[in-house]
Amino acid sequence: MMMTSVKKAKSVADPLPSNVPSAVAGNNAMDDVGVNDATLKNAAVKQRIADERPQDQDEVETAIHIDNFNAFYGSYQALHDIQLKIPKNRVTAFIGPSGCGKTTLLRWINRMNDIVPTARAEGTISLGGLDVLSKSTDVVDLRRQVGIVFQKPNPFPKSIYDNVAYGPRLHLKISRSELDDLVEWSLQKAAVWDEVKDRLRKPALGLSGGQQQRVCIARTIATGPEVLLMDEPCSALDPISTSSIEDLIYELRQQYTIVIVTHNMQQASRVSDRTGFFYHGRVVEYGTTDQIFTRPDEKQTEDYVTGKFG
Ligand SMILES: Nc1ncnc2c1ncn2[C@@H]1O[C@H](COP(=O)(O)OP(=O)(O)OP(=O)(O)O)[C@@H](O)[C@H]1O
Repeated sequence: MMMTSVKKAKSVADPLPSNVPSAVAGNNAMDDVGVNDATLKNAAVKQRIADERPQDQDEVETAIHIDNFNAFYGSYQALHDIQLKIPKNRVTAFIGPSGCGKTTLLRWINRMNDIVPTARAEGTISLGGLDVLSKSTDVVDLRRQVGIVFQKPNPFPKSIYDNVAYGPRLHLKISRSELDDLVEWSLQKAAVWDEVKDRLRKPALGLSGGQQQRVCIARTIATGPEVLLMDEPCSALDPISTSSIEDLIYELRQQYTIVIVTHNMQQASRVSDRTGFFYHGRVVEYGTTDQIFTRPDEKQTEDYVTGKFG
């Protein structure tokens, strides 16, 4: 029987099973600071991890470099001259009022806007050495490296197991037992294993909204991305599910570069290291989340984060 050998809940920092291809492996930075599942729930420990991180943007490796970026829908320009360095293994939040272009930028990072016939972009988005916007970039491979989680949980009408196994079956040549291990590892990482391990062959659509969203995160993780894009991932969830996804985002940043669009100011301040404030298609201000929420340079930013408009 599958995976019955697992006796304890694993930490999300647990390494991949040794027989799973390295394509899905990342680092295990949490091990370096001696953190386990139980203590991660502890706010004081979270603060310690945050304090141990270099806060200065210059000290942190850039995962995604966005330069001179403009985006259009037909003749309408949705984004103007965006320059952003998104740090590696951090959470970056995009905030701003409705229609300011947050989702447009997020969707260009893995070329989701390719499917919008009127959408076009200028400038550069670099992911490591990869020129994301280049015509020669393999979009399927890009989307394996840069996964996206949407507002509404969107599991396939398949079993929980088949949802998570879907990407690896397409991208990886692995045996049945390796796939079993990878499915378990991904569900562990997405902090939903304990809730679904006895019903892996049941439909994912039978889970609660919060569980479905974590299965969708597991499905994304299973293909071995470096970057996770999250477009208001909690907006369709109740407060308890939202809290569990926020905890998860907090933990996942040890291994992934995360970019999250959120309308929830408290959520941005809780989960992100960096925040970009967008307004009318421009980035008005970008800095550490602490600075943006407590000492913004721009009056517009202050008015937005204090709820004066939006
Ligand atoms: N497919 C599309 N076709 C035409 N215009 C679009 C399309 N998608 C978005 N837009 C326009 O581009 C601008 C930016 O939209 P976008 O969805 O990026 O904003 P947003 O900040 O994410 O908004 P929200 O917070 O409401 O999701 C808006 O004016 C929007 O109407």
